[in-house]
Amino acid sequence: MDSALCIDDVRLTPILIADPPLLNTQGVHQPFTPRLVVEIVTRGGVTGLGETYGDARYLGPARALAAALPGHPVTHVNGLFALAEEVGDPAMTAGVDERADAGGLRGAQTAAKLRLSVVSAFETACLDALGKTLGLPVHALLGGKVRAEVEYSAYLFYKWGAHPGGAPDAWGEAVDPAGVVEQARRFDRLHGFGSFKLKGGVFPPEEETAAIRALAGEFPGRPLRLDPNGAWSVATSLAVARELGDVLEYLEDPATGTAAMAEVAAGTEVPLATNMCVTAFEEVPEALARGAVRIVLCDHHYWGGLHRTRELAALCRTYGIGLSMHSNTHLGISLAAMTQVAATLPRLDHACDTHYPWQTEDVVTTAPRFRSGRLAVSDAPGLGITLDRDRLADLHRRWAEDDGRMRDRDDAAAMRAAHPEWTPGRW
Ligand SMILES: O=C([O-])C(=O)C[C@H](O)[C@@H](O)C(=O)[O-]
Ligand SMILES: [Mg+2]
Repeated sequence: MDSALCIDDVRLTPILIADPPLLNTQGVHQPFTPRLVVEIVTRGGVTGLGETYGDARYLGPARALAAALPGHPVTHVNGLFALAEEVGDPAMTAGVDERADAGGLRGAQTAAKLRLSVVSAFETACLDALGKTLGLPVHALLGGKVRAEVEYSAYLFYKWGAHPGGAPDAWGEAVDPAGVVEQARRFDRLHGFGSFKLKGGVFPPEEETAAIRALAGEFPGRPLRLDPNGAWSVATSLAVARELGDVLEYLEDPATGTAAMAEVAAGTEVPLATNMCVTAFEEVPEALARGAVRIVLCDHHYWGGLHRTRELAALCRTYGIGLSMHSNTHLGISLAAMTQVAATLPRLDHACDTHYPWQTEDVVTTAPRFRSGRLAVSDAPGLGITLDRDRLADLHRRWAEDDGRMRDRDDAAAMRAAHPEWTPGRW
């Protein structure tokens, strides 16, 4: 092994990035959300980048893995999983609720899933460093791209016009069908997205159904998705599926859990998609056996990196399950990683989700540009991005100076700060 490929140093930088007041069934996004930037430096002097969740529960396992990595080659990404398990102190993940994540948007959360989210950033950083060393794009390290552009979908949210006490943002308020349509027009104008996903589970289903109808009227024939993050009963899910069956590309996680999703699936022709009841390989067999989902949303942060995303894609192809891509709040490092892996997936059946257009801050020097809702796949070495160290330092300073309130994303707490009587809507 070329010693230049050995890891010399790993730098972890937790940051807080600005986030607009987007609404979901768990509450509202805080003004700032935590992310973790991983830099892997090789003996050859090359630095690879990765990005993942930055909440406190991810930092302990990330620090343990970072401390164990020097001396390991960046080529050995398959070994990261065992290493992360070996060095992971169970106390670090003690507090992890095995039933649901703190935000309640990710389905069952286990210490193993949390570890995969940590490993994903290290794997990405290793591949970026390897690609930069070899002068090859990450997609070449994954077997090569099968498309020159990756299509993304507009991610529409009900939202407030401003955080409580904050200044209005450029997007304005969207709390009814007219607001949602106006937001979609802005997405269309700015980025040209061809399809739209509405984050639901915020208002009663009749109101969200009316918003989808309004979108269908404004953008005839464009694929539409609705995702209430499991906020509905089986009966409500079936009623919405009946009402919107003619315009929905898919219905995402209408009900919570594989059993409920299977019941909904049995009663409708509308394809069901998920990033909640299938977010790890061990959850696949039951979901397939019960016919609970027709589409799985991959996400390299969930599944353990870019190689594992390709493994999931192969599984989906084998069993005739469609593939789409999930997104949480993320920056340009993750967007580059998402685009590189998406470029290699032979059957990516749906436009990928991305939160990226909602972000006003980034740690990469060049903002990617969507054209007709698509990003060109970079052929530059590694992920094809450059870290903006000054921005990283600024955003880290914000994290360091925070009194602890923003360091863990908690949409319900942010909502209750504004409306103390609020409880998550369930219909
Ligand atoms: O189910 C999904 O697509 C998500 O949970 C994506 C994001 O977490 C989104 O809902 C959010 O950030 O509010
Ligand atoms: Mg979803």
